[in-house]
Amino acid sequence: MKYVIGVDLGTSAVKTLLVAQDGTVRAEATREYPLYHEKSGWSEQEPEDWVRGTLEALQELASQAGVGPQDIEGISFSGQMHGLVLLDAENRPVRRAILWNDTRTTAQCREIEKTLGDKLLAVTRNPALEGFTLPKILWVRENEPQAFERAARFVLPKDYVRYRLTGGIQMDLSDAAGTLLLDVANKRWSDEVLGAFGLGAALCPPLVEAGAQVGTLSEDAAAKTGLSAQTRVFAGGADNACGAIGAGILKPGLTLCSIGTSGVILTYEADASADYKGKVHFFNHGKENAFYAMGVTLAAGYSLSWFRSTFAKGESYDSLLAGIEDIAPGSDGLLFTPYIVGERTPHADSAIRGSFIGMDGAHTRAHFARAVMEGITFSLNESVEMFRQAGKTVDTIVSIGGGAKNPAWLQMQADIFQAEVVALENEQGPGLGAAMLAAAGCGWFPSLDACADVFVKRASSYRPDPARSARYAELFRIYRDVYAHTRDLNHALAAFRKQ
Ligand SMILES: Nc1ncnc2c1ncn2[C@@H]1O[C@H](COP(=O)(O)OP(=O)(O)O)[C@@H](O)[C@H]1O
Ligand SMILES: O=C(CO)[C@@H](O)[C@H](O)COP(=O)(O)O
Repeated sequence: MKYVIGVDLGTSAVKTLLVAQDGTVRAEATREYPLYHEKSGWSEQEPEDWVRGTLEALQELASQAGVGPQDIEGISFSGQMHGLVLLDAENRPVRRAILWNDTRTTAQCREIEKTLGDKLLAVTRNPALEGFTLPKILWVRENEPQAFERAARFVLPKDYVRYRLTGGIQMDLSDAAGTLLLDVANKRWSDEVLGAFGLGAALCPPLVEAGAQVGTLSEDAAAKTGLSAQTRVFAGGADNACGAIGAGILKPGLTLCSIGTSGVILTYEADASADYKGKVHFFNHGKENAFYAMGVTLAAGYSLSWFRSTFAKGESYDSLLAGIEDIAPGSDGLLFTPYIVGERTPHADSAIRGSFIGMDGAHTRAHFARAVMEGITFSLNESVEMFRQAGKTVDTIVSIGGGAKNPAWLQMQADIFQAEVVALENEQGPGLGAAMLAAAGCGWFPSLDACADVFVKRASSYRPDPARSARYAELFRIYRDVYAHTRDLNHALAAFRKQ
């Protein structure tokens, strides 16, 4: 039997999967790393932590699997999107990475809008959002000129890890799409955007397709992991593109729900003709010449992990969530909005913050935990509604990410989305998608679609319960009002946050 490895460089952890030719996940290994929030709205990680975590996880994967290194033919990557890793001339990071959920760049976003006007949407197909990479580059140039002066090139998180495993620097189109520097439809760096901000083309790495072979493992990486230096390395893609591949979202009709640190509702686009007027993100898929549109909740799984680490430190998710099923939909009148680091879809607002509305003396911790899950799901439902209003049929949703580990949450998704929700045998869609890029790249399958027929294994399916769905529909109307009612209060409170 032959194998491939998928590496998913997430925000909470790096997760590696060893997958056999029949699509069976043979082994998994994970390493967590810290997030640094030095100021309100800031979110950074240390690139060296990603590298250390990946090497350790790969080493564990290779040693626990009982599989000879020569049988592992290929490896590919999925990565958290948008994070700025600025490298000096020797490819050393000049500062910590500034991540996708860092919202310090509101002023730079306004500058981008003013400078590019309508061209911004026409070329990059996306609005200027704080999380994207270009505003981060401009922020470093304005606020840390000495660091910027040392910067020779930028890459995205998984590109840096891949560089450390192979010695080569590239960026794939699906990840480049989230930089706001790519001409998305024409698949090339935009001279127009680079020129408008006085940025040299040399700052941008060479572009490749997500499925392109970019080399083999270096001798050093092979020695550190126990893998073979013959292992073929494929570029890989953005985590949401890989999540879509790993969930089989490779043709029109299916919708993806991913609850990782962020939350995503994603639909496949066969070409670049759709026009959502910047209300949702529009990016290149990991499948060649395809695209996808998605709405993003900034703090989806992160809201629950924040709640756990703040009010149930040391407890498992299963223990935190015990008892939530005994509480009726609506958490007995408690509503949560998950804006704890600001929001993207449908409210692109970096100053908004979360709320618990309707706290009652009878509420227990389980009510709060359930309200957090409901609030996250309501937020994702705003994206579902947006796609329905744009004319898409959303009747089957494949659910992946850490949030898909909990059956009660999957049923809640079905009830709130009013759609059938399908869980996969392994919830790690992005890691599986990365493994599929390697499997197709190694020539095991003629296409990603053919690979999906074997690798994407559906498990349980959840159908909406009419009574619960009706109750959630009423609650959703109230949920939608909370943003408008708390907006000004939160903007006024912004001055009191940790600066
Ligand atoms: N057993 C569980 N039950 C419910 N939610 C979970 C469970 N385990 C993890 N999660 C959620 O999944 C999130 C992590 O998902 P993951 O896909 O691993 O994220 P990332 O790719 O961003 O690192 C956590 O923040 C948490 O909210
Ligand atoms: O910013 C986005 C998408 O635009 C996020 O979806 C990141 O790509 C991080 O993903 P997770 O760590 O939540 O998987």
